[in-house]
Amino acid sequence: MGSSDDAPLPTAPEPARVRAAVESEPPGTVVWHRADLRISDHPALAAAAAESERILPLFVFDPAFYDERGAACDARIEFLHDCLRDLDRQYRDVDGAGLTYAHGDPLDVLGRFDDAGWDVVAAATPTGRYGRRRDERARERLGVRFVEGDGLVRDADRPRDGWSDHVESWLAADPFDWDPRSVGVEGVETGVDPDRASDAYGVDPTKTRVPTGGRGPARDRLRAFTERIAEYPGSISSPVDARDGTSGLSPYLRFGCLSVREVHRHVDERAPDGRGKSMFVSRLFWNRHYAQKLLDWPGWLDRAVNPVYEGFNRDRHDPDLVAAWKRGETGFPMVDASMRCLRETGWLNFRMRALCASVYFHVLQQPWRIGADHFHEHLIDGDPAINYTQWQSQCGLVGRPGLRLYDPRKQVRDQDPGGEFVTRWVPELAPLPAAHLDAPEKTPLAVQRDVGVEIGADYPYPVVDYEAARSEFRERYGAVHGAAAARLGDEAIARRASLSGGIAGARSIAADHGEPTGTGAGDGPAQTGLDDFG
Ligand SMILES: Cc1cc2nc3c(=O)[nH]c(=O)nc-3n(C[C@H](O)[C@H](O)[C@H](O)COP(=O)(O)OP(=O)(O)OC[C@H]3O[C@@H](n4cnc5c(N)ncnc54)[C@H](O)[C@@H]3O)c2cc1C
Repeated sequence: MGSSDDAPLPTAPEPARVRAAVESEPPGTVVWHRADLRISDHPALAAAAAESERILPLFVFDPAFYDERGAACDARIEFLHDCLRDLDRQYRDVDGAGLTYAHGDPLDVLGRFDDAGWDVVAAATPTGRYGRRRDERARERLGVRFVEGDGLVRDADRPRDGWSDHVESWLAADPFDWDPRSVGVEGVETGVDPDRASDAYGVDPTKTRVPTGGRGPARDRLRAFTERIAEYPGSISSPVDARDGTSGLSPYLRFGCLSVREVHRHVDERAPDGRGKSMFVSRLFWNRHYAQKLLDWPGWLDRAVNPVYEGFNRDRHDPDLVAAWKRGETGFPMVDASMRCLRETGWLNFRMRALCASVYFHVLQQPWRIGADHFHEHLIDGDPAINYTQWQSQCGLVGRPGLRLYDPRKQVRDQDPGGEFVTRWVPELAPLPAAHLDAPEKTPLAVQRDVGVEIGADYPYPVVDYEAARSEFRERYGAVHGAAAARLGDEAIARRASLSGGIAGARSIAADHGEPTGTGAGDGPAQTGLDDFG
């Protein structure tokens, strides 16, 4: 975020304006929108409309979004601003006053409505570090009511018991509905809007190919994807094919332009049966599965899920290696292309995310949190519930047998044999014959001279020796894997890990692989499946 010459935005709306706008009786209900930027299938909006004669939809520009607590690149902020303009239109289209934009600490802003006698509701949703504290304070201090309806299980001792059935019946149920004619949709003039927020905070996105936020673009994307869903399975793995072959819905789901249930219903009713449809639907379940993980254990964002791996790689922290990874200058072309693509566009397909996480943790042997934070900052779909849990799974911090070790050179050969992706993002390698793009450092000097590329000058040698680093990691990891597997016998750890086989599965890992002092090489199959839940 750049600096701005504009005067800072004051906290708005002013108490007097709130009082003037809402003073007529009876008081109504503020619908506090956060990452749920739609007016359909919205549990809190439906509840407010059912209970009140007057509602006031509100979005608060929180200064924390715009500093390190928001951990968002400017392109994600701009995507959010698009979504807000679209939400404002949605309310106006039903003859309402539109969305009221406020600015300031949400508790101060909401407190002004609370003082005027209004209730506040919001959709319950798992949030990141800052959001969780904010919501707790809002509940305690102002009695904000968080309305459930996102398919997750709350307030249960064993949320995973019957979890899949619960999600399935939520998906099959009717969406939350409300009748705009039965309720007054009101607003307060605040002088704040997304443009002013962008100006005040110097939001200056530099990424390219970022989609436009909002429900309209989300629906267009969903419709187009449903028509080509049969091609989905063949497009997932290659970073070039995935760009247009997967749904591209993740940023829209992240900001709630569409609910997971709406997407599911559309695909269920309109997509042809087949592998594409079933694979896609299973990923919608994964979306909920990861959200449930964060809800059940907020520690995913900060601590290793298996305590034995807490601090793993910390003593090896090398800021130069981390910087090379972030800049896309590791000497591993598929990693470098992916990291530059992430920085430039804010999106990567699943396999390249997994590859970059794996090389970062298993080969460069750097602390996982720094890498996960970097992803979270740059991804337009950066979702704390998926990003940090996926990072921990990919790094092997759960303690299951079988490491997800991706070989960056094999990924070039398998996923980009013609070098289209690598040379698009690492143009200095474009003159090299495609056959050398998996390991440019092995290109014969005569070939380097012929094509005018000097490895070591134009493009770096690998920053670490891949084979040596990988076996060193396996040894270090394997040395404590027995102890980590044993900890999965601990019910609290097994619960937070939420493995496919449930508690019984975790116990059997502990029984089969657990060793108090650790044994074995931790040498699992490369690229094991993604089936870490049932
Ligand atoms: C290290 C790492 C970090 C990730 N961080 C995020 C993140 O911050 N936000 C995010 O939305 N996804 C994340 N993913 C999961 C996945 O890569 C993206 O959801 C997917 O690439 C988004 O593109 P799409 O919408 O076209 O996906 P599609 O293949 O079309 O999938 C449709 C939807 O299903 C869900 N989904 C798909 N794959 C997964 C998965 N493996 N786990 C959970 N949900 C999934 C997403 O909501 C996605 O939008 C991460 C994966 C890894 C390995």
